Parts: sequence; C-alpha cells; structure tokens
Amino acid sequence: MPDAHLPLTLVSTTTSPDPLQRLAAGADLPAAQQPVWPDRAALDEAVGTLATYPPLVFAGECDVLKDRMAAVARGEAFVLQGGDCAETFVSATADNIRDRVKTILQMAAVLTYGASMPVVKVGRMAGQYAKPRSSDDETREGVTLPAYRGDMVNDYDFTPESRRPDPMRLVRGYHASSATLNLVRAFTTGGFADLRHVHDWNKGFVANAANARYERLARDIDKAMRFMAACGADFDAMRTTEFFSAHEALLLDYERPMTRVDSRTGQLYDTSGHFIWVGERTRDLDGAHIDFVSRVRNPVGVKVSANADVDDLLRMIDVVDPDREPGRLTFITRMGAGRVREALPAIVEKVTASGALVTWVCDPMHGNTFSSASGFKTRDFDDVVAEVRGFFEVHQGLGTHPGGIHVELTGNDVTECIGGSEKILDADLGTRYESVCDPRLNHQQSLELAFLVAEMLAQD
Ligand SMILES: O=C[C@H](O)[C@H](O)COP(=O)(O)O
Ligand SMILES: C=C(OP(=O)(O)O)C(=O)O
Ligand SMILES: [Mn+2]
Repeated sequence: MPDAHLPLTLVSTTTSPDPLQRLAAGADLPAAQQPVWPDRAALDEAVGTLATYPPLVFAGECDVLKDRMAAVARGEAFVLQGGDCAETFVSATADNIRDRVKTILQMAAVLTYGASMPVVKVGRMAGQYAKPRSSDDETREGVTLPAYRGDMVNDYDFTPESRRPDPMRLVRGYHASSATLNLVRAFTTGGFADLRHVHDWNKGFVANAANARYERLARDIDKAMRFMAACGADFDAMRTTEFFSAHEALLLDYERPMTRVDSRTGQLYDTSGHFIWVGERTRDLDGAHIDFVSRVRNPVGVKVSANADVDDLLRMIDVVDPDREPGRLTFITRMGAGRVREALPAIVEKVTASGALVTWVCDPMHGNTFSSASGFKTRDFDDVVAEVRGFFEVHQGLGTHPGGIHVELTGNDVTECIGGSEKILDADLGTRYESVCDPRLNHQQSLELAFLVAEMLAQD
C-alpha cells in the first residue's frame, strides 16, 4: 500500500455501463477451473452482494504498483511476491498475518541490501482463496468427492457437505480479505515495519548457529545501517513501507463483481487486489481469464511453465499489453530447477526481440513439486534455490533483468518443504504439515532463500 502522501483515487462503486458491458462480453468465453455451483440463485445473490461492496484497493494504488513493476522491468528495482499457496478463513488470524508480513519484510530488507535497489513488496494474500486443481475430484479410501478448490469455493474437510461449492463463501472471502488487508495496512504504516526492527529480527536469524553461513552478509548490513546512522539518515522516515496485495484471478464470479470503473479515467480496475495473475492452467489465449485481465488496468501476471509456446506468449503480449506499457505485464516463470536453463532462454530472447518490455519474475515453487516417499506433496529447498540460480544465470547471460521472485511461504515453523539449514527430512514432514494445497517454505527457509538470493543479486 502506498504511503499517506499518495493521492487516493476514488473508484465508483456505482458503475457506468459501457466498460462493464464490455467486461460482460467475456462472460461467454470458456473459463477453465471454475466450480460447478449447485445453486444458481445463491450464486446470483452472492455475486450481486459483492457488486455492492466497497473496493478493497484503489485504482491509484494499482497505478503506483504498475510504476514500481516498470522500474523492476528496467532493472531499477526487485520484486518479492510471497504468501500462502491457499489462504484459509481459519488461518486469517492476527498472529498468522503478522508473521507472514514480518517474514516478507525481513526478506525484503536482505534483498534490498543485496540488490542495492528498492524491493517492491507484494503479499500473496488478502484474496488467495481459490485453487486450480489437477483433478476435479479426490478419492480417499474408496470414497470420491469434489476436489478442494480453495476456501472461497468449498471446505477442506473430506465430507460431501464440506466439499459442496457454496457461493456464500465468495462473500466470506471478501470479508476475510478485507480484514487481512486492513491489518496489513496497519502493520506496514503503523510502525511495525520500522527498518530498525526488521534488522534486529534478521540479527536473531543469523544468531542461530544453523545460519552461521549468513553471518557475514548480516554483519555487512549491520555496518551499512551504522554508516547510514552516522551520516544522519532519517530512520524515522523508514518506519512505514509500501506493501501491495496479489492473488490469482481464478474465480471469475469473484473478480467480475469486484471490477469497477475508475471515476478519474472511466477505466476498469479489478479492485480485489493490486496485482492479479493468471495461472498456468487458465492462460488459454481464447479463454475467459486472459480476456478478463486484458480488460482491467491493474498490473497483471501470467504464469509460464517450461511447456509454454513462445508464439502464444507473443500473442498474449499483444492481447494483454497492446500499448507496451512497462509494468503492465509480468511473466512469472515456473519451469523447475531441471528445465529452467533449457527452456527459459528462447522465451526471454524472443520476447525481448519482439520489443516488448515485460517484467520477469521467477516462481521457483510450482515446477519443483513432488510426492515424497512418505506420501507428502513437497518441494526440496535445494531445487528452489537451484531454479532461482538458473533464472539469474539465464537473464545474466542474455543481458535481461531477473526482476524478482514469487514464493509460497508462511511465517510459521511448518514442515512442508524438505531441506534448508534446519535440514527438514521426509520423515519430519508429518510433524507440522498445515498447507491445504501446496507446500510452503517456513519462516527460516524463507529467510535463508532471501540471503542466498541477496548473494546472487550482489553478483548481478
Ligand atoms: O497451487 C497450485 C495448484 O493449485 C496445485 O499445484 C495443484 O495441485 P494438485 O495437483 O494437487 O491439484
Ligand atoms: C496454481 C499456482 O501456480 P501455477 O498456476 O503456476 O501452477 C499457484 O501459484 O498456486
Ligand atoms: Mn500453489
């Protein structure tokens, strides 16, 4: 969220017909990964209710983020996007939100030092309540039920009632997002984000013997802080920070009613979050999701796997970013540690040769998921690091900008990903596996990743 000096742009909650009619035109396009809502009247009611609610973000804030992402595309800033794979209503507690924000702030401080550039902070939060799934249903011990599709659709409990899609969950998702965003705004503007606190937390991280390898970098940051203090830097001005929200724009029955006309410009903005992205499973060029993001003015992302066809991506740029606006379009590549070096170069080369300036971000999570011997869906910390390293090497080799990372993480001490300095083993995964979808880096693993990426940035 921008600081208090930014002009707040009003977004009408009453909507003028033209742009919204154009938005409705996309409603007939095929939309992948949508729930089958059993009760049409209940869906209409939920969508109607959402359309009357205030926006969660302002159009002007989205424009600020687009400017920040443009700086990332030019190599003048780095972006950190992080948060749960799937937020849940029960886990939207003060402590969980605080610890996630704290983790992102700690990572950002380390990355800022490594990059010697501003770090744009984006939480995968306040709206990350819907999931695309590999299969429409799930079978346990011979019983088959609809797959869990995120708390905005159904409940994780494995019973027929829980798994039945309930449109009132869209409305609950709005309220949970609103409460989350409110607390995030309070933390990031109310003094919690003070750089001096963040630095002290990081000193706590390296004080742990397991993290001794990062002591040197932490000491360098400490020295830099003392140097700044000696020069009279105004640390009180660093008590607040910009922080933006992001989620996958998957459920069109949520995103469409949250889309409003900006009263300044008459343009459409999806006011459910500052940055929205289209997932790997829904980025069909002729589908409803790409059509939807092409009609709103938020900065948008598209996930790109190693199987992506580069000509499709070039057409996607034409559709989503026809005016070639820096900051408008981010390709979030998620290729897997084993494939990034082979698959990324041709894509980056051809996109660059087309003259488009997209922002490149690395998601080192979704190409590195596997089932462990003990049966948990997991990721190995070494693969996560290896994919980021490959991403940096490819961009360095081509003279393009490795713009940022997009990570599934939590501030809690869960045991969902293998490895890291705590050396989490397959046998440990059951100790505290809490994700309802994909495995997240825990607090320690997230900080460790930030230190390693800071080293990569320092060499960039
Ligand atoms: O978060 C990403 C996807 O929703 C997830 O990886 C799909 O998981 P599944 O293969 O368990 O459905
Ligand atoms: C579903 C996700 O990723 P992808 O679309 O890249 O598989 C995700 O980010 O949780
Ligand atoms: Mn995920």
